[in-house]
Amino acid sequence: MASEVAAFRGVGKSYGRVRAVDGLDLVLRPGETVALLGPNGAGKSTSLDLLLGLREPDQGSVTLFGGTPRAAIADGRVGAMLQSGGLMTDVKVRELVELACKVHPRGRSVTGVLTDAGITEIAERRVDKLSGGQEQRVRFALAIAGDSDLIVLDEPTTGMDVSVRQGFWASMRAQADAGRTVLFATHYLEEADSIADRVLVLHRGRLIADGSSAEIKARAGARRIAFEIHDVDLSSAAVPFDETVLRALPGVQSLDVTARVPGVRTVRIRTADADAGVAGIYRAGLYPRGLEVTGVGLEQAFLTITGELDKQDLAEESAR
Ligand SMILES: Nc1ncnc2c1ncn2[C@@H]1O[C@H](COP(=O)(O)OP(=O)(O)OP(=O)(O)O)[C@@H](O)[C@H]1O
Repeated sequence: MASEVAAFRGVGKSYGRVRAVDGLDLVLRPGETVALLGPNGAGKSTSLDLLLGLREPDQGSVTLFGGTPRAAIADGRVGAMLQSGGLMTDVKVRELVELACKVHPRGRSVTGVLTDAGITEIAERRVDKLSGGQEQRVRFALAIAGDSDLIVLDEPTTGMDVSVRQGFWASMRAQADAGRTVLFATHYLEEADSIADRVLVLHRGRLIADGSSAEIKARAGARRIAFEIHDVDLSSAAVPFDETVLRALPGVQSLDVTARVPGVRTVRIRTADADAGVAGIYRAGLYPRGLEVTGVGLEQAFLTITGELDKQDLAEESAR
């Protein structure tokens, strides 16, 4: 189908007894920037390998642009940056990029690739003299050496410090702005949050969440309520301060009370029902000062979703 960049249909892949990918159904559409998240061993790299035709599924099918991964790659429709595989070392960065542009079926100009990857300044350096972060940028240059429709990146910012990483995100975003579909696996949730318009969460080879980062945060449901209780307000309160009242509020997942300043307690609650929580705080006769209700970050959402599944899996295992 023309509107499909990639499609996994009922895909399974095992390594011996390890089920690395388990019934994956997924369609990538043109122009999407998609982050693939998941804890270690969730099956991210295996899924990317299957997408690129580097491994064959045991079950189901993987198609790229309606055909086989191999055909799409031969047509130069895909650029990839994988974790494995070293770079040629006894050459300069420019020579390596020149070679990549030359052999690519849709090779771009060397100058354009060096600029887009942000490596013009290191073009005359030898590849074996680069730092880890610079090496990653050169790998990225090789992934964008052709005018590909899909760019696949496996943990591209590993080894980059924060400032380098942000520069790299801009390069990635520019690829998406040029209309290419970008799929990248990452451990950095802030990266998914700020770049991807779609986030996929894999867990034990299964796709457990698929949506915008806002949707994934909403699905985890949790919100934070924070406020202060001042002793001076308690004298007029209907009830004395009692943590058990807070713990009994609807949907409470965690409660943290600290008293760093005399006479002031800071309360932080994580809850699945912030509205009922706030109402309950007032109903209990408390006078919360500086009340704040905030959503959780993608990181917390991710931990909540995968943590719940781990708990379910453990419960199922022990019931057996
Ligand atoms: N070549 C292999 N032989 C045997 N088992 C493998 C092989 N490659 C991966 N696995 C196993 O398959 C599962 C999925 O691994 P995969 O590398 O796809 O996950 P990942 O999400 O990319 O992990 P990470 O974030 O650690 O890179 C893991 O349990 C892993 O140990």
